[in-house]
Amino acid sequence: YKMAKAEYNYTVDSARASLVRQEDTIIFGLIERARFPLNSPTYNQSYTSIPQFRGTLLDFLVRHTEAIQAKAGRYINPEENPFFPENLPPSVVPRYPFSQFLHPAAAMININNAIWKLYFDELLPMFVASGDDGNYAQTAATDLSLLQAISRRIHYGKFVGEAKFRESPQGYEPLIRAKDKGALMKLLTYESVEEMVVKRVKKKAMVFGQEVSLDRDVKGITYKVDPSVVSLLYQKWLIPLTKNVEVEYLLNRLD
Ligand SMILES: C=C(O[C@@H]1C=C(C(=O)O)C=C[C@H]1O)C(=O)O
Repeated sequence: YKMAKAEYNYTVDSARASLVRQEDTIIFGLIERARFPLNSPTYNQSYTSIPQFRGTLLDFLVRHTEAIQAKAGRYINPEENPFFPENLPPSVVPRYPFSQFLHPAAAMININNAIWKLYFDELLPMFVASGDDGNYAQTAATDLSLLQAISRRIHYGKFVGEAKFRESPQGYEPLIRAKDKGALMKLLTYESVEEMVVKRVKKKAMVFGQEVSLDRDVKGITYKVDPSVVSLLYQKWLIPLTKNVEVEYLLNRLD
């Protein structure tokens, strides 16, 4: 089996289209996690005493899942960034030649530690109910897929940054050489795009999270995840962090 060289090139438009598609994954991820209450033992080291493992049930699930996914080749794709990159086993599958669109310095950017902390300190309490229903393994699994979706979205800033750079190198180069983070941030910001994102995710949360019934008279709409929490989450965390990744990426773009 011989693999063709992947010639796919990202553009600002195609990168934006991917971010729009990723909204679906994130919103469904929020809905899936919100099926369970907080289930705090999932995150409490004293709940688990797993032989030969130190950490919470979530740590346990994430480390082992990332290891098996690494073997299966997940992290060969530059769109994917592991939460625990230390000691991941190598891929055992043939290496697909993903297009070398990014500058090699992109591989150094991984802000998953910050995303992890943010997720548990700020995000989870915003959209899950308090309580405990014993579904700790299921809770950890939904946390991981949501964390992966959020991480992919934020690190996609690398691709957006590169696409913007290629559209206007003469605009970006002097700011990169001057290491002017503020000016870079300003140049890559499109407020009208951000406003559309925030409005669209709210609408998607309403559409995806409504009870679908065959009866005509729907009594009192309740959503599976609060649409205004979804828009707030984007506005306050996901968009700013994506832009931080864009800036970080661009600062290293000429090295
Ligand atoms: C991702 C982009 O860069 C910035 C970040 C955005 C986002 O995270 O959704 C939207 C607009 C820009 O301010 C973009 O231009 O599409």
